[in-house]
Amino acid sequence: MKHELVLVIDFGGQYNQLIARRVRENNVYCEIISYKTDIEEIKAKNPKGIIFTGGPNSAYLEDSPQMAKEIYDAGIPILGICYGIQTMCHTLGGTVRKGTAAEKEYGKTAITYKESRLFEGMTTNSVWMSHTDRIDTVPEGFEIIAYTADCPVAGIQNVEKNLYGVQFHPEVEHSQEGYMIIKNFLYNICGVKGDWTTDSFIKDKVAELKATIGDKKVLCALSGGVDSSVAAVLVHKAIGDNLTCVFVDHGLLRKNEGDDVERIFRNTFDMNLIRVNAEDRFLGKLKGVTEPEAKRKIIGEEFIRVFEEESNKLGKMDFLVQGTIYPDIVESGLGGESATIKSHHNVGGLPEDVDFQIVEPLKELFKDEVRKIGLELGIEDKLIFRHPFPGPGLGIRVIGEVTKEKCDILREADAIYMDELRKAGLYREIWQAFATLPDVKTVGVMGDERTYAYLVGLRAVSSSDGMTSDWYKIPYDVLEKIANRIVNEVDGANRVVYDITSKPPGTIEWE
Ligand SMILES: Nc1ncnc2c1ncn2[C@@H]1O[C@H](COP(=O)(O)OP(=O)(O)OP(=O)(O)O)[C@@H](O)[C@H]1O
Ligand SMILES: O=c1[nH]c(=O)c2[nH+]cn([C@@H]3O[C@H](COP(=O)(O)O)[C@@H](O)[C@H]3O)c2[nH]1
Ligand SMILES: NC(=O)CC[C@H](N)C(=O)O
Ligand SMILES: [Mg+2]
Repeated sequence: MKHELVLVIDFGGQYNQLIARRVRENNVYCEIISYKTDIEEIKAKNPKGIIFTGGPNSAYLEDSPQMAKEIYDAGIPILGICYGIQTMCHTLGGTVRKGTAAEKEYGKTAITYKESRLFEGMTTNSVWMSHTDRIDTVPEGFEIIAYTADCPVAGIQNVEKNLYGVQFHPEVEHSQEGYMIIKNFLYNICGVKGDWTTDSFIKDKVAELKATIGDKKVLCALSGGVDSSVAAVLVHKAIGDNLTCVFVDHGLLRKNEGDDVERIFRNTFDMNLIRVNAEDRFLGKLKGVTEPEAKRKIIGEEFIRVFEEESNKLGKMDFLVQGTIYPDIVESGLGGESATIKSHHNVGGLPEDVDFQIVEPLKELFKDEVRKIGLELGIEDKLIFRHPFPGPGLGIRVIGEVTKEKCDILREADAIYMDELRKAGLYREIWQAFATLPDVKTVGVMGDERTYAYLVGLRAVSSSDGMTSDWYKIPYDVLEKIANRIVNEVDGANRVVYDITSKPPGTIEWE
């Protein structure tokens, strides 16, 4: 059966897949295609509607991506988001320019909506902004339907032509009721009925894995985190004992993590598991390296070399399974037109010569979708609701050069932080929390003596997919206790700061 289709036109935004997912959540099938796609090809697909994504470019510059005017005359409803609204205005004769320092907006912003089918049923007025450029005048035939204190054109419509645009990002969870805007666009403006329901992802994936892998041998890079655990269980379901999991202890794990992961996996899952202790090897390669992307690439490469060695010992494995999820790909700059924010070790950080065929069964999904699948597969809650932990681990939380001494200080501080969050009943409510060790020493006084020791940074964020996040408001008394304990109990640390940056403009990790 042919389904109703909505096209997401990719201008290089960080949240493109999130837009696609919001459409999926509304039971509408959706494809992401490049802005370079021929307009005739687009028309031939007979889409019910089109969504233009955000993007890193400036619509008014000569070489910036834009679609030819015809697309706006094709009778297909269009919703432009961020760069999408800007390019729509620019192409149709409005004016867009670089905003002044005061006009730029990033993060949570209060907005006023006017009457529009796009905003039907909205009861809140807080949205997530991420833009430098701004629209000064709208094209003929358009009216302004939303504004903020610093942005007079935050929403536009041309009802007759079914063209709409918003400067903010309704697709991110931190835009309150943003999902309603996508829903209104789909149901009120594109007039879809909603005929797409995802068949059981697990059933489809298992069948697909069986078909791709057959009776070949597979090695799974297992971190004990959510993504690789779910990936391992899925692949195990498909191919059973032809799967061997390899867990690398690179010396950049948290306190006791290596032993915990090994114990959980040996006790709960009936899978072949190998633990490789490789602390010296990773720390050796990282010696003297300070630049974050360089560190990520070194760690990414070393992971692969370890997997290759293990594979050779086992008698050559054909496939390498990784728990890659969509945000890893898009931030690594491989999600179509989007910019590289950081090379996730398992994607952008991979060396060029990899001796395996890579299998990534979760690569289109977001963390919360992965968690749902994990629960459905019967993996225990405790593992599923663990905070994410990046593959490069403390390697990107020790800012600057990574040494064992610094990792040890950070491990102790982080363990105290987690312990206090659990005691305060906050662990599960927070999406991700961790300590970092900036390459900064500060002066303190303890027991009437001068100290000169490391600064510890604390981070805690709320999110559901890691694509956007807000800083978590840990109660002061809990923060106080954590800071006290860290300074008192961790040798080598004498000061604690709390990070109150949202994403964007910050990222969750500091490197
Ligand atoms: N220590 C490790 N040993 C083996 N493989 C690892 C290790 N750390 C990361 N990986 C591989 O890299 C992938 C990406 O890491 P990432 O941290 O994003 O996912 P995860 O650890 O599975 O889940 P989580 O996000 O919950 O930590 C993992 O799914 C896994 O395949
Ligand atoms: O497997 C991973 N390999 C990496 O190289 C990596 N870098 C960041 N992260 C995790 O991804 C989420 C978003 O991170 P950022 O806001 O820091 O980009 C957060 O949950 C980060 O912890 C990584 N995971
Ligand atoms: N997030 C976006 O789409 C940004 C659009 C454009 N690059 C700006 O800075 O305004
Ligand atoms: Mg991890």
